Amino acid sequence: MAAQSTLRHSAAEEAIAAFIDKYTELIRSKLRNTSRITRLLATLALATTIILGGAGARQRWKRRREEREQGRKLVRTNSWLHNKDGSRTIYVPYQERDGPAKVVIHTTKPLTFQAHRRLFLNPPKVSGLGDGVVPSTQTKPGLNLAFLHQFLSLMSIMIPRWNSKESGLLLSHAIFLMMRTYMSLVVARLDGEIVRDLVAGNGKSFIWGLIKWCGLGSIASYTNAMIKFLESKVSIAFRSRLTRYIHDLYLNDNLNYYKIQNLDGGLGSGADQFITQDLTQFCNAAANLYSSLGKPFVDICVFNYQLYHSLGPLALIGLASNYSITASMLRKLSPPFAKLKAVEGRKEGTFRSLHARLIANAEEIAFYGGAETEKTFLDKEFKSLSKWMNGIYLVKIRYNMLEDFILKYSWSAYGYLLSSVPVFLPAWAGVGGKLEQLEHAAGTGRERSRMKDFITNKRLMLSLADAGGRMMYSIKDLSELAGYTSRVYTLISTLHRVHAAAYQVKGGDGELFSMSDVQGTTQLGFDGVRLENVPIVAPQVWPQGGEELIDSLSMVIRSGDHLLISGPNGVGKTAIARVIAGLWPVYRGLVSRPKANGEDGIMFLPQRPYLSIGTLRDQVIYPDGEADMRLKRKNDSFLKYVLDLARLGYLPDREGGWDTRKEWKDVLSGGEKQRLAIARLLYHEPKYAFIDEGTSAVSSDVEGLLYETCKEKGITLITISTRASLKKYHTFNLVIQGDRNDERWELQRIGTESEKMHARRELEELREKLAQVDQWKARHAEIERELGKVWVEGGESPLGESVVEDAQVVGAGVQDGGDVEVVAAEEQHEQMEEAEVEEPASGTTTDHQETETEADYEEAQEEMDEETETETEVGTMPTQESGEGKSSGGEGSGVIV
Ligand SMILES: Nc1ncnc2c1ncn2[C@@H]1O[C@H](COP(=O)(O)OP(=O)(O)OP(=O)(O)O)[C@@H](O)[C@H]1O
Repeated sequence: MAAQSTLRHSAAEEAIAAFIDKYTELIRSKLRNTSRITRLLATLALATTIILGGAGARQRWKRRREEREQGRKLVRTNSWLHNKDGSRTIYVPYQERDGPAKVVIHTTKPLTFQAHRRLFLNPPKVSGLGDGVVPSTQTKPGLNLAFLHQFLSLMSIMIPRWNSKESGLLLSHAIFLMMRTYMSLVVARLDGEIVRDLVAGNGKSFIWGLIKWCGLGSIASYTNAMIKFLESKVSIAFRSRLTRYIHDLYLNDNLNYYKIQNLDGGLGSGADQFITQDLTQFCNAAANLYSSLGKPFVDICVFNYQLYHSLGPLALIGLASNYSITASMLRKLSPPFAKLKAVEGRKEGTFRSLHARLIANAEEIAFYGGAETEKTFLDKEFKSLSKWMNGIYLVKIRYNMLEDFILKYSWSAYGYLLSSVPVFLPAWAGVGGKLEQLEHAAGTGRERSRMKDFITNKRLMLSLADAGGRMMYSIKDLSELAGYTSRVYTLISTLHRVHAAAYQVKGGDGELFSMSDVQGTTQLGFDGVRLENVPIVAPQVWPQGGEELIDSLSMVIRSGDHLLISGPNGVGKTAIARVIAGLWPVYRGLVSRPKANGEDGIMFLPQRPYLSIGTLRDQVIYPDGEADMRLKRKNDSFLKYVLDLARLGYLPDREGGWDTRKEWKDVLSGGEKQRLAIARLLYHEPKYAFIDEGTSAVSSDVEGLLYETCKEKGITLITISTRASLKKYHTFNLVIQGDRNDERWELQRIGTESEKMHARRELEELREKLAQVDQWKARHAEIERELGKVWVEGGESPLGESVVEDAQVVGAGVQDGGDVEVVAAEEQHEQMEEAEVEEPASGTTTDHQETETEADYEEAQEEMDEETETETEVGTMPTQESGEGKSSGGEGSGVIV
């Protein structure tokens, strides 16, 4: 054995040596025939290639490593890169080993939107989708021309160019689909051959047939897997295109994300359900349709040809009539799946938005203990959804029964019938019939051959039935697709309508202050804030007319003119900011404002502080990202400085650094959120800033500091507040008064002659009040004396203690009240003297207060006297009267205080 093995070993070695020798000799002989220079040059070229290749590979590796590192950093800091062509490079967490995945996002060009507007706002009349001038109440979704228009319009977004990635994917998908059809044909033939060999007892051919069968099987499984893979790729590619397009239209400078909800209202409960679930289902259905319609279509063409070839024209006519009868029957009997799906989508959307609302307001609901009520709302909505879906399932039972019976059983019976044509009617059966006749004449092997043809035809027929079945099933898929298409088309057309403000009314005027009645002008690039005859109108969703809050407002605020907008709740103070910010339309007049938002422009701090997702750094620099911050040459030390100014310097340490991510709206207190908003203001350093109740939760000492800091930084403040104490930080006061029917506004300069006069008068009144203090104190002592007497005299009374307590309460009330009054008056006096006009209090209020105070005091005094007299006279009092006496004493003290 060992010898044998050694022998085999040496034989193998010899073979290898011979091989090497052969090729070495070949190279040598080639080299011998070349000149020295050529050899030298070749060596040089080889060396250079190796060196350059190595260097290139090293550089590529280094670049990849750096990119990966950069990606990790950008993911950590929640940031991205701006590219020169306007696109953005973002890194998405992917695999730990390979680092984050890089994605380049190109924004959709405005020209593309303009080009698409025609498709979404002015659909052809024939499609029945309206003319786009008036927001259309959606055409009933179904298999009609409207669906075709909608689907093709969406296709122009999903496949923007013939050479785009999506076209490539669809082409590869089509190739694999054709491959599968071809495989089915080959399999059908092979099936027939194997059965024939088996019946004939031809073992060798039978085994060979089985080997071919297995080989074909592996290729067919690969083809099927690729078809599924490519279908998913197509779906995700469609979804990416549509999502990016929608995001570009939804989130841009035109504030469509706000307007779509507040001004248009075309999407009902919100766009979220449309963008997430409906869009996904549409893309899945569209990608699936390609294979569920495309593949059976190819199958039907090829198999029909094959069957025509072997079974003749009679079979073909039979097949064609079968298809048309089945299709028309199913179409007639099929329920309106498109409409059912569209309503289901809407119901899902409402249910989802209720959940989103609960999450967003969890704390408030928890404080109120509103779980039960919220659950009732949610259950109600879910019940409605589940009832609808149950209805759909019920409708589907009948349809599925019918579909199954027709497509599976009646079709296969029909298939057997057609396969028998060559046997029973050979003259009508094409090639199959001829063979049958020939073999009949020869009288040889007729059964075997018939068996083979029958098996092949049966398989073809089964595949054909399957393809036809799938075609018919896809009538249902197509209907469902029509439902999703209508939802996505509605979303995009509504977005286009909001983006282009396409609300013209055809013939006749629309409602006053409706979206078609916007006639005002907004001028951007003005150094200040100016309103000229602008009505402040709370808009209603189209086509209703808005509600006028302020008739016609005119004012100009220049740099350094700090303005306080004050007035009662709901009068329209924030509404002014909304009009200037462009959230609400300028129905009439002119609004001028700086162009830029943020640095050197204008900034709005809303009433409810908003905290974004992301790091602590993101909260300070919002709406900038880290990349923008670096571009502005600002860094974390600057952020720390800004936080210090906003009295929040402790935050980075407390929260564990700038890169910490938390649910910030839950982590920060109300006052901290407001101070963070001020920090944002100081970071962005705008020239003008609207602060809407931005310091209502901040302690008044810090509030003053924040205002002074902002002013020092050169920010012109426009504050919306009901706090009169903020007056001292402003130059003008826009006072809005009155209710909806009688609104008035007045722009006052703070510290004018009339205000000084008011202040002086107030001062005088306070002095008079102060002079009365001694008088009040004497009277107080007198009452106490009187009460003391009552206490001594009524000592034996069982209710005596109660009377004394009452008397003490009254006394304390008067005492405290007196003190409080004195301190308040003194404080006010000091303030007035400090800067006569710095913080004038309203004269009217003081007058009123004084009159009230004096009258109440006298009233209380009379009551006391009466009470004392009664008690002195009677000595003992019924319990109830004693109680009344107590309450009267309490009231008296309350009034005085
Ligand atoms: N999105 C909206 N759509 C329609 N009307 C609105 C909308 N928001 C507010 N309004 C209406 O506009 C009125 C003015 O609202 P605004 O927020 O300007 O009041 P405000 O003076 O700032 O009150 P507050 O002092 O309470 O903040 C409200 O009473 C409300 O009826």
